Amino acid sequence: MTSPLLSIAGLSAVSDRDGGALILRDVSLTLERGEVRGLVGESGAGKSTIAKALLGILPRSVRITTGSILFENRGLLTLSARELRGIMGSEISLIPQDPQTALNPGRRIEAQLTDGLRLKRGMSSRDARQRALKLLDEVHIHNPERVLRAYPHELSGGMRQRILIAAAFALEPKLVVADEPTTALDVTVQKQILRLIRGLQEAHGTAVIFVTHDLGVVAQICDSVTLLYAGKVIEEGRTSDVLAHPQHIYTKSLVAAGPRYDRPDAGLTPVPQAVFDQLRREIGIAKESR
Ligand SMILES: Nc1ncnc2c1ncn2[C@@H]1O[C@H](COP(=O)(O)OP(=O)(O)OP(=O)(O)O)[C@@H](O)[C@H]1O
Repeated sequence: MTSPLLSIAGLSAVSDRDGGALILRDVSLTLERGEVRGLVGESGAGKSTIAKALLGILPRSVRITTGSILFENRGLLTLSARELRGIMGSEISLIPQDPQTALNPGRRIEAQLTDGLRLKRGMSSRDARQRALKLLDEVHIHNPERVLRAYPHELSGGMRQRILIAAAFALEPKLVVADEPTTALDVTVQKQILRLIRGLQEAHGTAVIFVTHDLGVVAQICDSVTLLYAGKVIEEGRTSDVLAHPQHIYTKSLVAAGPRYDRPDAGLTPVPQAVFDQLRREIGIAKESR
């Protein structure tokens, strides 16, 4: 049997900012090549902390206390800064949350899309430009020549997000971490962007960790899902199984609560307080800490 692309095992972390509070509690998950896994949970569940650990950008105020992250059998938490630089952007890349701030406002799109191709793949400027044009075509940008000459402020939010997606796939990474990439976009653009990410990952066989607080997004694009609460894995499995037959009462209430992505007008039923009380008892955290 081949080993998974990514294997997180027993990962725990504390936040020095929050007075040494535990923010990841024995988190384990595996990701096969080409799999799309949703990392879902409410604010503070630990989704971004896991994503940052994968990208080697944990803040100093977060300390991993136990556990490991194996990416193709290399321990990401023990690699040198130099080794990590070799992997990040190249083998693991990020689609960031906010297309407004993620692009450099002072540089044309061409420079931003071709940097990695030239510097990390050793392409000539001409070849990198051709590749950038092809990438823009893949993310369905019309008139790519004009877009390459543009500065970010000349483009809409949806266009900028497409460019960031093109950039994330540019070096043919094995893993893309998508950090709530549709949160800042309106609902119709969100749907297009989700379809686009799914299309690209299928075409390139790329695995994706998709960070979101929205189970509707998970239903639309993820093969599998890991649900977190207060840094603990509450439920995980194939998306279709988890959504059709949720096991934990928290998952059941979230599934019942909606809102469904395909029915944005559907009302939101809040998760009952008793469910949070049960979760806290199970996890062993004090009432005040939510
Ligand atoms: N820079 C930081 N330094 C220390 N602790 C942090 C830092 N950022 C977040 N935390 C803490 O880590 C915990 C988990 O936060 P995290 O951002 O991973 O959650 P999340 O699920 O991604 O939430 P959100 O959807 O709001 O981004 C929280 O208790 C938070 O206070």
